[in-house]
Order: sequence, then C-alpha cells, then structure tokens
Amino acid sequence: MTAAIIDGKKISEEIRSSIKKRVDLLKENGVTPGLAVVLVGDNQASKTYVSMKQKACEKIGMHSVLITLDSGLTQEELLEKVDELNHDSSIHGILVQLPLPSHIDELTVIEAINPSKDVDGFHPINAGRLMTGGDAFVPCTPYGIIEMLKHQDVELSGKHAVIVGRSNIVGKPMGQLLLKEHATVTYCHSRTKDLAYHTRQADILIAAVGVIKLITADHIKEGVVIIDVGMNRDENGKLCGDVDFEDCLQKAAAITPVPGGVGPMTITMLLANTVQSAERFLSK
Ligand SMILES: Nc1nc2c(c(=O)[nH]1)N[C@@H](CN(C=O)c1ccc(C(=O)N[C@@H](CCC(=O)O)C(=O)O)cc1)CN2
Repeated sequence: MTAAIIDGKKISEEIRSSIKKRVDLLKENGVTPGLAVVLVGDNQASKTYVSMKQKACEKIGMHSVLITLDSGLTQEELLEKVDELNHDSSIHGILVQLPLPSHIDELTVIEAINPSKDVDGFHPINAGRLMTGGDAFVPCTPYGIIEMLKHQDVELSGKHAVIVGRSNIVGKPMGQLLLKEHATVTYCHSRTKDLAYHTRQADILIAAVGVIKLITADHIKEGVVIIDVGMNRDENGKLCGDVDFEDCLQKAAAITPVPGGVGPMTITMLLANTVQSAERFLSK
C-alpha cells in the first residue's frame, strides 16, 4: 500500500475561495471583516506565520492590521493594546501570536481578549463552549484537521483516534472535536509508557508533539490515516514533521506532508473564524 497524500494546500485553496464569497457578501452589506494580529518580539518563525496570515487576508479582500511590539514591553502594556483592539469596531478577530516572551503570562493575555473576537479559540470561554457543545470559535489547527479528514472522506464515527500531544492549541481541542464526530479518543504525551503500543491501535493518528520524526513505521498499523502537525527544523534547517514520512508511506492509507499539510489549513480556518465573527457582528 502507498499512502494517499492529503494535500493541505489544495484543500485550503478550495475552502479559501468559498470564504472569499462570504467576504464579498459581507462587503456588499457594508462590513469588511477585520483581523488584528499582535506580534511581540522577533521570533523568526512567528514573523513568517504572521506575514502569511496577513497575505492570506489581503488575497481574499479582508482588512488586516499587524501590531508589532518590542519583546521588552510589559504585560500591562500588552493588555492595554488588547483592550484597545477589543473596542475597535473595524476589528472582528484578534490574535496574539504565540509563543510570547517568558515574562508575559500567555493565559492572562488570552483571557483579556473579548471571547467574541477570539478567532484563535483559545479563550477559556471558547474552550469551555467547545467542550460542552456550545457555539465556540474552534482553534484553527484542529478545526483545519477535521476539515481535511472530511475532504478526504475519512470515516470518524466509531474509529479509534490517537493523539500524541496535549497542548491547549492542538492536542486537547483536537480530542474534543474528534469526540464530537463520535470517534474513540486516546491521548498520549511525553510521560506515556510504551507509546508505540498505543499508536499502533490508531485508525487515525494525530502527531502534535514537536519531536522530529518521532513516529516511524513501527508505531503504526496498516491502513492508518496520519495527520502530522509537527513543525520542526532538522540540523540543516529543513522543515520536518513529527512523523517519519518516508518510513510510514508504504503502511499508511493516507498521510499529510510537512510542509503543505496542516500548516496552510491553520491559516485557512483563521480566515473562516474571522469571517464568522464578522457575520455575527452583521446579524446583531
Ligand atoms: N496565536 C497563535 N499562535 C500560534 C498558532 C496559532 O494557531 N495561533 N499556531 C502555530 C503557528 N502557526 C500559526 O500561527 C502556523 C504554523 C505553520 C503554518 C504553515 O503554513 N506552515 C507551512 C510551512 C511554513 C514554513 O515554511 O515555515 C506549511 O506547513 O506548509 C501556518 C501557521 C504556533 N503559534
């Protein structure tokens, strides 16, 4: 068996063209969806991601603002900026790029964002609503993964999904979304004993742990669908996932590449969440 490659770029393009139609409709009704991205410091990867977000907004006619702040700013100053954006009626989505410098408490900053503008879906109100089945902004990476699986016609109901990683951004919300689709969910993490025993049970395997090529052919069963969320650099600076792609290719039924898999979907779902926020604003 050679795995089907799940093309995140192609799926993203399809979804982005339907989001653009929603943007056009909002504009006809006098509302231009607006996203504010706050970047603190000069983390090179973060700079790349925020610039990709800005370009994606521009391409579909959305308003986007990038606020770059010095890494030495105080938490109080950052909270003031967030509050300003909470009150800016041209902004429907606020995103603070993570990670933040270590002297700033990420949760305090996330909690300062108005939940109705929290297009990252990280605010505890949105996380709680996701868990209890309410109307929530869904974190972009897991949201994108569900969309990819649906595009690929992967059956989720009754299937065993194993998630490696338990972050607030990916692992935890991923489990909630898979439960909503009636999958049986297992979480694995850095203290899981005999990781391969668990991952070999997976019909769907989500690797979101940040360890380069952790998942090899020995960790999977024939026919598994693998989603690689890893964004690691090898010793030559090459981007690599958490999955040894070449090693797993002959055993899996489908697999996402890195780059070109989950990454583009993350940005696409950010656009979708921001447009959703603007639509809610219009309907009020
Ligand atoms: N506030 C947030 N911070 C972070 C998030 C997030 O969703 N919200 N996620 C990640 C980074 N991220 C978005 O911010 C992100 C990472 C990677 C990609 C992407 O498209 N990657 C490309 C490769 C890009 C490259 O060459 O470096 C790919 O996979 O094809 C998009 C978004 C952490 N922070």
